[in-house]
Amino acid sequence: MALKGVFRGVIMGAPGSGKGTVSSRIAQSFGLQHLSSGDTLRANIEAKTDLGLLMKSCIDQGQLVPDDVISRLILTSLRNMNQSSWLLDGFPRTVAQAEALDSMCDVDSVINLDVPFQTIRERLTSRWVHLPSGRGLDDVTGEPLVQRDDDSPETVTRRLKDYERQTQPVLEYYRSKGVLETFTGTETNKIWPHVHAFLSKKIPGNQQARGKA
Ligand SMILES: Nc1nc2c(ncn2[C@@H]2O[C@H](COP(=O)(O)OP(=O)(O)O)[C@@H](O)[C@H]2O)c(=O)[nH]1
Ligand SMILES: Nc1ncnc2c1ncn2[C@@H]1O[C@H](COP(=O)(O)OP(=O)(O)O)[C@@H](O)[C@H]1O
Repeated sequence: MALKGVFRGVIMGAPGSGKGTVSSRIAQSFGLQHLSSGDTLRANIEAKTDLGLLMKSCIDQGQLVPDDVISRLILTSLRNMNQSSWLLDGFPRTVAQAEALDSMCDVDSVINLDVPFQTIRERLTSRWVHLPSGRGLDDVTGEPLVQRDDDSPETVTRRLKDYERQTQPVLEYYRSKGVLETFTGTETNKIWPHVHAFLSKKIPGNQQARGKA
């Protein structure tokens, strides 16, 4: 249910549309907790938890993990963030997941990053990441960057197809609830000021830690 003074947001967009990049900026500017389903799953794989070992091949092949597995994982984390404002990145990705989230709380806003697939294809096949942190570049520890197993051209094609089939209906779901806000463009730096301006109106003033674009 809606909680006064607390903001619950979701960021959506195809794989590689810039959700992680924009989420970090939102978390920094507005002091929200950022929860990424992909980072959570990859942390489980790195830590070799039972769940991580079970899900690894699914993720490497670019397939979505089962709805009940990811819903349980994310809703458990959200219960521990009960009183804080948060931003979900990568969840929900299916209508079943959106319904599971709804059973726990209302979402205030859904930010949809609308980036052409051709732009995305070029970005993802040249994406290098620091696995433990999920960050793009690791200047801090100097640890080596690797290419994600699911960023090969064939797997990217599969993930984009899955996105169209399974995740676009989630956009319709939120549009019908009147909480969807779409931002279109090919560059994150151009999209970001619009996202910032929108959230500045939505997020209670006292939450804005460093609210400058
Ligand atoms: N060339 C370019 N790359 C970008 C831009 N925005 C994000 N990226 C890169 O594209 C890749 C995907 O972005 P990411 O934020 O991880 O997207 P996500 O998969 O939606 O979470 C990463 O390697 C980013 O560093 C942009 O505006 N231009
Ligand atoms: N909500 C989810 N439902 C099912 N699978 C998920 C979900 N979130 C992440 N995954 C799995 O983790 C992989 C990586 O997700 P993520 O880091 O969000 O990458 P991207 O946005 O670049 O696809 C997905 O391809 C999928 O296998």
